[in-house]
Amino acid sequence: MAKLQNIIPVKLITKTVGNINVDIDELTFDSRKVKGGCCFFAIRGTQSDGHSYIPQAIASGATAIVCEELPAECPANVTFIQVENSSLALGYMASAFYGNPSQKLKLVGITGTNGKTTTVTLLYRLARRMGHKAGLLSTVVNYVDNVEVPSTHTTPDPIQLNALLRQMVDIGCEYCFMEVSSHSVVQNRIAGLTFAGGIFSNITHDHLDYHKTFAEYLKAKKRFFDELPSDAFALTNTDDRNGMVMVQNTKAKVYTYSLRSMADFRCKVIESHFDGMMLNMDGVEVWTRLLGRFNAYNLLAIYATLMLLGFDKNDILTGISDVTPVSGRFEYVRSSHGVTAVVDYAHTPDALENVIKTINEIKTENQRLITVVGAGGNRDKTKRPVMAKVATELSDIVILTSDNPRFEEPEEIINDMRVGVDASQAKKVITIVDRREAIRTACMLALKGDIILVAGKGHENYQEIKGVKHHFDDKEVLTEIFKSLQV
Ligand SMILES: CC(=O)N[C@H]1[C@@H](OP(=O)(O)OP(=O)(O)OC[C@H]2O[C@@H](n3ccc(=O)[nH]c3=O)[C@H](O)[C@@H]2O)O[C@H](CO)[C@@H](O)[C@@H]1O[C@H](C)C(=O)N[C@@H](C)C(=O)N[C@H](CCC(=O)O)C(=O)O
Ligand SMILES: Nc1ncnc2c1ncn2[C@@H]1O[C@H](COP(=O)(O)OP(=O)(O)OP(=O)(O)O)[C@@H](O)[C@H]1O
Ligand SMILES: N[C@H](CCC[C@H](N)C(=O)O)C(=O)O
Ligand SMILES: [Mg+2]
Repeated sequence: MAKLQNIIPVKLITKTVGNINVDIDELTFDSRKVKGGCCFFAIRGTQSDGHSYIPQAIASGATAIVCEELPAECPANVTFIQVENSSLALGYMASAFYGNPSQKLKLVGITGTNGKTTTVTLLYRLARRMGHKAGLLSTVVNYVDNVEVPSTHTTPDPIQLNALLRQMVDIGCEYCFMEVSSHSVVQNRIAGLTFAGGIFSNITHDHLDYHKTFAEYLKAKKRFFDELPSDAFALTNTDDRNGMVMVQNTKAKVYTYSLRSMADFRCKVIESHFDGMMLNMDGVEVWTRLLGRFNAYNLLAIYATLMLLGFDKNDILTGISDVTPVSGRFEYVRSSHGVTAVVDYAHTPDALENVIKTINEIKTENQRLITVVGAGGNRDKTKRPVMAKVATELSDIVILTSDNPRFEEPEEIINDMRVGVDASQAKKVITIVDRREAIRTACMLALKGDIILVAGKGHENYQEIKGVKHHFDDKEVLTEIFKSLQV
C-alpha cells in the first residue's frame, strides 16, 4: 500500500485530475488484471496501445490511471495522472512503490548480445559461495537468494523486477546480478533502478527485427551506460570494437577488460581441452571447467566485477576454478559408442561461430562435427542465412531444422537459412523440419569419436509452435536416442 502522491516523481507529471492523495494497493499495466485499489498504466505497446483499455480499467474499479493522453471522460471517482511517457513513469513508480529496493543492495547489470546469462549466473553462484546472500534475474531463472522464481523474460517488467528486488532486500541479499536486454532499455523496464555497476560483454548481430538497425541496437545498449550514476562502475570489453563507444558518455567510473591488449583486467588462455581451460587471470594461473575463448571473456568479466565489488582475489579465483557450466551452455551428453553431443544456446551468428570454433579447436582431425541448428520464428530474420553460412563453413555436416517456429511456417524459416549456404557447401547440408528427427539423424550418422552440436535452444525445455509451448528438451532427446541406439 502507498499514497499515490508519494510514489510519483513530480518532475514526470504533466497534469493531474482528481485527488492524488489516494491509497494504491497494486500497480498494473494490464487492464485485465485491474481491481479496486489498482493504479493502471496505459502503455503504448508493439501490438496495441494501452490507452484503448482505459475504459475497461475504469469499469474494473481502477483507483488511478497513469496515461500520456487523458480520456475525453474523466470520472470523478478516479484519479488521472498525465505524464509524457507512461513506461518511464511505471519504472520510477514501481521502484518507489516497493521502497526503492535497488538502493538497498548492490545491483549489477550486464548487457550485450551474448554472455549475459553465463556471466550473471556465475556471479550469483560465486557471491553466494563466498558467503553473501544474492539475487539473480536471468533468461533461464530468477533467484531470491536460494528461492527459485520462474523467468518470464531475460529482463522482467518493472513491477515484477522491483517486487523481486524487494523480496531480495527483505531476506538480506547484499547483491543482485541481472541481465539488461536491449528491449528492456528501450521499454524503460529498468527506469528508476539504481545500479552499483554495469558490464558490457559484446554487441553482434541479433534482434534487428525489433531495433531495425544495428545503430539503434547499439544505441539501446549504450543508453544503459549513459544512465549509470557517477558512483557506479562501467566495465567494458575493449576487444569488442564498440567497447569504448558504450562507455564514452557514462558518468560512471570506467574499467576495461581484454584478452588481447593492455586493460585494467587481463586474461590469457594458456591451454584448452574438452574438459576445461587453463587461464592466466591477472597474472595468476587458474583452471576452469568452462570451455571456449568466449567463456574466458565471461570469466574475466566475472573476476573484474567481483574485484570491483571488493571481494578477495584468492577467494574469487578459487571459486572460478570450481564453477560448472550454466544450464544449456556447452553441456554435453556422451553415447556408449563414443559419440559426444554438445547442447548449446547459440542462436546468433557470433555465438554459433564461437561455439563451433571452440569445438574445432579441441577436436582432432579425424573427428567430424555434425551441427544441428535452426532459427527462432518471429525473431531477427536477417541472422538466419548468416547462421547457416557459419555452420556449413565450419562443420562437416549440417542439419537445418526447427527451433521455436512460433507463428511462422518452419519450412520458410529453414528456406531463409538455406539462402546463406554457398553452392560449394550444399552437399554438407541436410534439411529436416522435425527437430527430434534431425537430432536422431545426426546420432545415426555420427561415427565413434564424432561430435554432434545441437544449437539454439540450450536450457529451453519447450518448442514454441503457434503460441503453444510443447515439451522439448535437447539433452533429454539426445539421451533417449543414444539409449535407443545402444547396441
Ligand atoms: C516485443 C516486446 O518486448 N513486447 C513486450 C511488451 O509487450 P507489447 O509492447 O507487445 O504489449 P502489447 O501487447 O502491444 O500491449 C500494449 C499494452 O496494453 C496492455 N494491454 C493489452 C491487452 C489488454 O487487453 N489490456 C491491456 O492493458 C498490455 O499489458 C501492454 O501494457 O511489454 C510486455 C509487458 O511488459 C512484454 O511481456 C512483451 O514481451 C514479449 C512477450 C516478448 O516476447 N518480448 C521479447 C522479445 C523480449 O522482451 N525479449 C528480451 C530479450 C531476449 C534476449 O535477448 O534474451 C527480454 O528481455 O526477454
Ligand atoms: N562472451 C561471449 N561471446 C560470444 N558468445 C558467447 C559468449 N558467452 C556465451 N556465448 C555463446 O552465446 C550463447 C548464449 O550465451 P548466454 O546465454 O550467456 O548469452 P545471453 O547474452 O544471455 O543471451 P540472450 O540474449 O539470448 O539471453 C552461449 O550458448 C554461447 O554459445
Ligand atoms: N531458441 C530461442 C533463442 C532466442 C531467445 C531470446 N534471445 C529471444 O530472442 O527471445 C529462439 O530463437 O527462439
Ligand atoms: Mg540471457
